[in-house]
Amino acid sequence: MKFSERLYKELQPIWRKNHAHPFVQGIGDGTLDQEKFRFFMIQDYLYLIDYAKLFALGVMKAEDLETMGKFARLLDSTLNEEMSLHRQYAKKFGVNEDEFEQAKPSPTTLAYSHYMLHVGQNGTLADLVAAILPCMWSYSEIGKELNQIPGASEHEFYGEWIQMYSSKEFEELADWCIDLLDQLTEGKPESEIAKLEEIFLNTTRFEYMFWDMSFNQAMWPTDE
Ligand SMILES: Cc1ncc(C[n+]2csc(CCO)c2C)c(N)n1
Repeated sequence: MKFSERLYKELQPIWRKNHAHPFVQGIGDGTLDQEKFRFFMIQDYLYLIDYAKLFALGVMKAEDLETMGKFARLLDSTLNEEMSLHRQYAKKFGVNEDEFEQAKPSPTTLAYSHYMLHVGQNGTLADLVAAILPCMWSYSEIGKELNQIPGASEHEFYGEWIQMYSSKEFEELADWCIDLLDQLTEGKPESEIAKLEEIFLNTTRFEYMFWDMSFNQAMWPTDE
C-alpha cells in the first residue's frame, strides 16, 4: 500500500469534522459571518508567510534539481502572486494593508506555523513534506466539495475562494506533494513511516483547529 493510501484512511475522521465545521459549511452555503472570514484572512496571511518559508526549506532539503526547482517556483508564486491576490481579495471584506502589517498571530496560527517550521528545519525532506501536505490536500478536497453546491462558486464574497481552491492547479499541487511523499517513503522501515504519520496527523489536526479558531475569532484568552 502506498503511504498516501494509509494516510487517507487515517485522516478520514478529521476530514469529516473539517467538512462539517460551521466555518466550512458557512463558506459553502454563503451564510458565514463576514467578520469571521475577515479574521480568518488576516490569520491566513500570517500563516502563508511562514508556509512560504517551508518552500525555501524544501529547496534546501531536496536532493534533486527538479524538486528544488518546484519548491523554488512555489516559493516565488506564493510570495509574489498569492500574497498580493490575498490582499486584493481581503479588500472585499474591508481589510486594509495596515491591518495585515500590524496583525499578530493567534495562539493557533503561531502553534501551527511554528510546528511546521520546527519540523521543516530539524527534520528530513520527508518530514517537511509530511508536515505541509495536509494544507494542500485538505484545501483541495474542501474546495472541490464546496464547488458541488449549486451557486456556491458564484457567491459574491466566498465564490472566488471556492473557485481558487477547487481549481485544477491546486489539485495538481496536492497530487505533486502526495507523489513526492510516496516516493520518499517507498521501502522505508515502519519506525520511520510511523514518525511521518504522526507529523502528518498533527498538521491535519491543526487544519481543523484553524477553522475552529477562525470561527471563534480566538486570540489569547488572557487578553480578554
Ligand atoms: C490554514 C491554511 N491551510 C491551508 C491553506 C491552503 N494553502 C496554503 S499555501 C498552499 C499551497 C501554495 O499556495 C495552500 C494550498 C491555507 N491557505 N490556509
